[in-house]
Amino acid sequence: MDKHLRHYLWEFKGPNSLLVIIVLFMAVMQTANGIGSANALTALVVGQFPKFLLWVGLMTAAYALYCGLMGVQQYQFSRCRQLMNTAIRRDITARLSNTSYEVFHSQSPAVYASWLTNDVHTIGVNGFYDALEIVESSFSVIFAAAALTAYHYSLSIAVLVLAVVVYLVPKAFDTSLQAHSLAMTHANERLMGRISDVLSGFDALNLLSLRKLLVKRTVAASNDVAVHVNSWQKMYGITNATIWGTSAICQNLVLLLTGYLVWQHLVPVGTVNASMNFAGLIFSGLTSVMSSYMDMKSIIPIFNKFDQVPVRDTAGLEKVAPFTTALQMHDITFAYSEESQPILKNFSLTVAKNKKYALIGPSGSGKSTVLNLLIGNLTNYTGTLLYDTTNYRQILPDSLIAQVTYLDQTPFMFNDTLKNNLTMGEPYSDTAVATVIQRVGLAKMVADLPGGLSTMVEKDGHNLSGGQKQRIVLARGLLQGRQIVFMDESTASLDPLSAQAIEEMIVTDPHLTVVMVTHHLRPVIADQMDQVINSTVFTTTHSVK
Ligand SMILES: Nc1ncnc2c1ncn2[C@@H]1O[C@H](COP(=O)(O)OP(=O)(O)OP(=O)(O)O)[C@@H](O)[C@H]1O
Repeated sequence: MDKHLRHYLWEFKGPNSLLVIIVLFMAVMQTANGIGSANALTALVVGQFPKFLLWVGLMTAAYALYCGLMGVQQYQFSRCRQLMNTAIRRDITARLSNTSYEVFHSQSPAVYASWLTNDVHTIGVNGFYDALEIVESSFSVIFAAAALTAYHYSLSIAVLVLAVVVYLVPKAFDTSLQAHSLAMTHANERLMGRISDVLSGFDALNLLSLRKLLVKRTVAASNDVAVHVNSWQKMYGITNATIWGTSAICQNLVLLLTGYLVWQHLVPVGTVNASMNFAGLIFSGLTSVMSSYMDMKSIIPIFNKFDQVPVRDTAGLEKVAPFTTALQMHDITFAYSEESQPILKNFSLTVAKNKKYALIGPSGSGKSTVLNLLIGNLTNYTGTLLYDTTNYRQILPDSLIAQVTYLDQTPFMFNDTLKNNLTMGEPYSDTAVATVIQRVGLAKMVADLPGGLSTMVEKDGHNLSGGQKQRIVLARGLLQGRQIVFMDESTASLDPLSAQAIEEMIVTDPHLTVVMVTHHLRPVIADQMDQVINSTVFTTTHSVK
């Protein structure tokens, strides 16, 4: 069994053990039913009708109990499965939250969504459900084999030999099934990516009068996944047909042997009934074990895929406090991949404490890339980045990010109170909150609101203006003591007056260190800047000191 599956089964050993106990009792009832059926037939053949009635009564009671247990088992299985599904989702997201910014962004969020939905579902069906099938079938096989042995030893030898055949036949399909399964999970990721892409582009398609692309692209993506699912299903079908075919042949061989034993008067005639019943249970049980075992193989590549997300090694890294002198880039060369052109070539820049910098220049020239390097999100550079005198490579990434307020065009608002949107649930004093509100120019807005700070912010901040949202994000950062502000075209979608007011408020604050990426540097803002850097210098070996 896959080690991950074992891990989750063990984590919830209490509920899983209860499930196994229920399944054990079901197997006992099933065997009792088989014994009753054989004895009833024998009693009838030898003319003992009252005994026949007794056995039929016992059979009925055993079967009724079996059915009751089956209902309980289904509920208990669902409980166990949901617990384990949540644990898998917990571990996947814990891994993602501990990977680097670059690794996280190497795949689209839709891929991760597919892991957390499609893949977790597949693990539930082909992992947990099949583990249960294996336990259930194993109990049936063991009890039925023991019961059959009681009739004649040769029957158990025959069953043992044939069981080995049933076990070996499906092995031939192992590798192929795993490969098809991996291809299917990747196809599911693509489906999720394409569908979420086209759905989020609805507004754009609407304006382009191309709504029909919504259908066309969804159908194309669905056809792609269908090819892989069908191909896996074909392989799975072939495997199952082989397993079930082998099992049916084995079952009839046991029946032949029983017939021979009855003919030779070595066993009573009711043994034919027992043999059909128990051989049926044994071989359908073994078939089910093997088919579940094959299914379980298909989840190995899924777990391996999760394991391949590298976790950041933060051992020995330093936590930084607010900086005292400067952030420095020395001879930085950076490209997003080995094949692509460098965005920066031997570029140097000093961002001194409390100074203001504007990065201007053409679209795509690397301005946001500079911000992402300065905040520590991008690590695949050559050269040196310094936080005061500490090399970025020695800094705990989260502690660096905790020094910066990053303002972009889409400030995120939580569907919560205004106060919680500012404090993020931390216990800041009312005075601290009031001071910050004053500092970012929100005091009048808050005073005018009937609910004040308790006013609910709607989903995506629909009841706030773009400028108000920018101010709230800045206030959040100030409350957390963040004295560095990176503005990435943050005011681009605001009306000119609001945009200028926010920019002025930030660049005139003597306690803030600001790097502003902008396409529209207003003269009044430019006047406040200590340096305006044009991105043309990014690739021309330039120092901005
Ligand atoms: N994650 C990424 N992976 C690969 N290439 C990227 C990535 N992010 C940006 N790029 C590329 O790097 C180049 C610089 O992008 P960047 O966003 O830094 O430019 P910019 O000057 O900020 O542009 P704009 O003014 O349009 O926002 C662009 O060609 C962009 O396509």
